[in-house]
Amino acid sequence: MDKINVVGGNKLTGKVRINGAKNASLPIMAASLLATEPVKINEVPPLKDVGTMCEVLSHLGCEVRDSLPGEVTVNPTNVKNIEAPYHLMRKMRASFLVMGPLLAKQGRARISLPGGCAIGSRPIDLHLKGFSSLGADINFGHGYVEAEAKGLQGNRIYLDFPSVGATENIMMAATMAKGTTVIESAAEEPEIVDLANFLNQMGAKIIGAGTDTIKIEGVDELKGTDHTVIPDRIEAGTFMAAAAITGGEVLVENVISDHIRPVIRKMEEMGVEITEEASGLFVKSYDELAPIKLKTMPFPGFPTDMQPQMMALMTKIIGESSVTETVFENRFKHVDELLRMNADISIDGRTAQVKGGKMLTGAPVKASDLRAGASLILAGLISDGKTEISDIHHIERGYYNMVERLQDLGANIWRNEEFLKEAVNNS
Ligand SMILES: CC(=O)N[C@H]1[C@@H](OP(=O)(O)OP(=O)(O)OC[C@H]2O[C@@H](n3ccc(=O)[nH]c3=O)[C@H](O)[C@@H]2O)O[C@H](CO)[C@@H](O)[C@@H]1O
Ligand SMILES: C=C(OP(=O)(O)O)C(=O)O
Repeated sequence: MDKINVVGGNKLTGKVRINGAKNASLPIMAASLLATEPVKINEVPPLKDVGTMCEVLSHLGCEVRDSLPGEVTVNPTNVKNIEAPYHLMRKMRASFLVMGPLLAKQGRARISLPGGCAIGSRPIDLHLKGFSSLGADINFGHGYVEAEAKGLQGNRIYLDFPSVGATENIMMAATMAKGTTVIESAAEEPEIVDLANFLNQMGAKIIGAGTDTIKIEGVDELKGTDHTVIPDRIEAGTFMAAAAITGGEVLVENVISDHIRPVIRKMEEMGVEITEEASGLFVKSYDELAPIKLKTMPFPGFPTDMQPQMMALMTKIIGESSVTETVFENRFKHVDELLRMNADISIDGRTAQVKGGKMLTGAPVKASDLRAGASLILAGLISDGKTEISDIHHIERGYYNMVERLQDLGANIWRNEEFLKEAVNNS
């Protein structure tokens, strides 16, 4: 099994370009099922999750090509299958996003239930509430959820929590429903806006994406289009945190600052200097930073997907910082691993208190999920000695060439296989 090894101590300097957003690419790829013609999607990051979505779409009958870097073409004109099986669903929860488009276009979908994951139970009740409000019959059996509708009918749908996935799934289903659908208490994340822009380019009639009320006027047909996905705000934030934790100076290119305003503001509260430049954000950090309190919230609040990375950063700061996680019920799995690296963190319910300033020590640790893995890399960048991170397939779900890009910034980081290759070359 591959591992990522990090030896701490190097300040990061240089520049790094941010890839297209995983969390925008996945729903947009799913939405391509709605088209009557091929769609081309640009700046799609070559991640494991994107590969899984390609597999799901191919399984359903789409012709998927990803021959050029960052460019995915989906031809959905021959889709006949309506089933997303367990072996694909278990790799990635976001596969559930094909349900809305299948229901709208094919009138039926049979999707393996996604189940829980390392950051919480992650139910799909709000997705299903939306589909039944649009007139779908929902049934469960043998680990699958089946939805069927003879023509969806627009409706008013109130989400009890502004779920990103439910907003996306319902928005996609409603594009071809009869009449008007209004999603209230909708998620406002930038990825929702990108998806709505993509759908509108295809001929959908969606207004209000990016606010808490989204209105969708159903249309009969959606055409093909050519779309470029937005930059990945979480990848950007992670590299900003890498610069910040090492006291480095890094230009993070291809970022939309408004998408990561809360991350910028919280880092500035710590004393990190962030300058908006034409090509991106210049991050300049210092050895001494100030402790802060942080609370995750749906957008425009602080993103939960940056919480573990910020916690790693807090371990360096002398004094007491705190993190309150309000979005996911169990997103503190990285804490046990950070403790193994000599961090001083205690958890009380949904809040973690971080007593920072103790020297971290490298240790063998395990990535329990994607962002937990990122936080361990960041901690490794300032630890004394070697940190060896296992279960790195989680990290590769969401970060492309993380190791190489950190190396380019001056980090002492390598994958086991490269280390072995080097050892063989030198022998
Ligand atoms: C592929 C993708 O875009 N993933 C992102 C998406 O996940 P995802 O779309 O799964 O996240 P949601 O916004 O749906 O989940 C937020 C909260 O709502 C709860 N919930 C959700 C749906 C539902 O039907 N019932 C319910 O109770 C979840 O358990 C969780 O506690 O948004 C999350 C919150 O910003 C991010 O962390 C993920 O990176
Ligand atoms: C939680 C995440 O992704 P997913 O919803 O795909 O699990 C994430 O990107 O941090």
